Amino acid sequence: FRKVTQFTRIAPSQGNVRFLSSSGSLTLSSLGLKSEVKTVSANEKNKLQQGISTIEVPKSREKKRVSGNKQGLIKEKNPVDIMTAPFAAKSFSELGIPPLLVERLEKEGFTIPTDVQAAAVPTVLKNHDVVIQSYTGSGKTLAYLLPILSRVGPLKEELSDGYETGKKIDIEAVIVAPSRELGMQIVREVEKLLGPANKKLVQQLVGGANRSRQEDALKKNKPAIVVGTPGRIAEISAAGKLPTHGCRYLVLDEIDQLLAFTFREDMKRILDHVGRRPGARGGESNSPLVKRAARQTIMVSATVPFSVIRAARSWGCDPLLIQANKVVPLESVTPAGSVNIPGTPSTTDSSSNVQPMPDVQSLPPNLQHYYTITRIQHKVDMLRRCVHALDAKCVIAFMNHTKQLKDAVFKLEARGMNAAELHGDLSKLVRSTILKKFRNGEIRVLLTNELSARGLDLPECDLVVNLGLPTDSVHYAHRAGRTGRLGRKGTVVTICEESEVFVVKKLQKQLSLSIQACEFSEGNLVIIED
Ligand SMILES: Nc1ncnc2c1ncn2[C@@H]1O[C@H](COP(=O)(O)OP(=O)(O)OP(=O)(O)O)[C@@H](O)[C@H]1O
Repeated sequence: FRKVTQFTRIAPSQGNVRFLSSSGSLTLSSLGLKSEVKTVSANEKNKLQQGISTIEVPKSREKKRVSGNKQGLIKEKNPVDIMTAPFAAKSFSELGIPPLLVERLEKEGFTIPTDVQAAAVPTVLKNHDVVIQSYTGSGKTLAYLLPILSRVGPLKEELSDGYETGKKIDIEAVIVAPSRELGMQIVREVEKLLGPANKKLVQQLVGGANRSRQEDALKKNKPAIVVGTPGRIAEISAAGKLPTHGCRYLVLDEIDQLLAFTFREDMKRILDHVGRRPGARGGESNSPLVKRAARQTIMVSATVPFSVIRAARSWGCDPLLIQANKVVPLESVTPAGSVNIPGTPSTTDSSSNVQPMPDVQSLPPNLQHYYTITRIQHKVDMLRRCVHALDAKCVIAFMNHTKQLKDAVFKLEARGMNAAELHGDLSKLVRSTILKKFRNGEIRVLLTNELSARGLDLPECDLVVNLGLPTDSVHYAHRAGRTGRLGRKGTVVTICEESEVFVVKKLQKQLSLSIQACEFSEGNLVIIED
């Protein structure tokens, strides 16, 4: 009988974890402990797991977190703090937003701003063009919505800022998102803050919905804010039915994805027309508002490759980079080399220079990352074992090919696990229904593709599984970021083949993460140490 001698501090939430010995298994309660992940040595592992391939893990991994890489694209050139943002704001009212809006936030249960909100809100209120970068689930949506709602709609403060002249006929804010789901999610967030009586002030213009109905609603309701996908916004704009020349705010959410080739034409239309009132440019004043055209451009993502910095410099006027703890001029950010991951499939939304900034966090610190090895034909079964071992309630599993999803759902359902597929070939209504069922717990495992990786806020999700490897570190970050939202616990497990382990190691290096090798054995998560 050999005792397990090392334990890690890591404990997956409510995980089903037992300690194994060569003569059988001990339960946690028999040891007087609760949910701790067990670590076994390579020797012990071999005795316990006959016939399972050995993972080559560098010795140093045992002690040290992977940190500091030279491969990222961006580093800062003498970062200069150019303004004092209230980084430790204790309340929303400290950020300069109107009392009515603070009241609405409180009604919705938002009382303390997150770091990125504390940094972004006052900066955007000062009319700067900005790139907002902060890790997934850190509240970037409100970081740009709050300053907009401070100036647009019924919650705003009446200001003598030159804009309050006459009755508005133009749309005042255009928010662009790369997917319908994300667009609709943003609409819901705005509606929540505006309240039921003012719902019509925001309108969605997403693809997949009836275009003429959207055009009629624009005419009838004269919304102040529109939220949509690039294709539909550009289409309606080109048809002359979107009055946005006098628009004050253009938000590009998930900006790095919006730079993808597939959106190029639509984005050009939007950038050329939204807030480009003829004659608005020019003037000698130092005020950012006077210096540039009427529009204020706000670009947002958890991952900001250098392609975004380049784009932001050309689209904005002296733009600033806002992160959770600093605000710096974008001019001070420079590229710093790049490394691509070979052997992974390429996707259409990968713009050039896809690596995130090396010294920048794109993932929340409260996530646990693991990988496990299996043969391709056993991946779905491994997923089922992983869900059981971690006792996960709301799981998002990513696959790279849509046609694999149905088969995986079938296999899970056959083993009694509620599962559903979510992808772009399904109608808008079916997709909404599936997401609703996932949110209320009727579906335990959501099998999906890259469609769901960006921006979707499903706070209940406690486990993300990669059944197919993500294309690169940016895709890993956005997939992983579907769990552990706003300080919650979350676990990310990558199920790969032995030949793919080197990709996991590259991801861990590029993202400065620790992705630990593990196995799922007898209903336990077993961490493997070399
Ligand atoms: N100040 C706050 N207090 C409490 N909850 C908040 C606050 N700000 C945002 N939230 C909630 O946190 C969750 C995550 O916010 P949001 O979706 O804006 O994150 P994000 O940074 O945009 O993530 P991603 O990068 O994945 O798009 C949402 O459910 C949102 O309602």
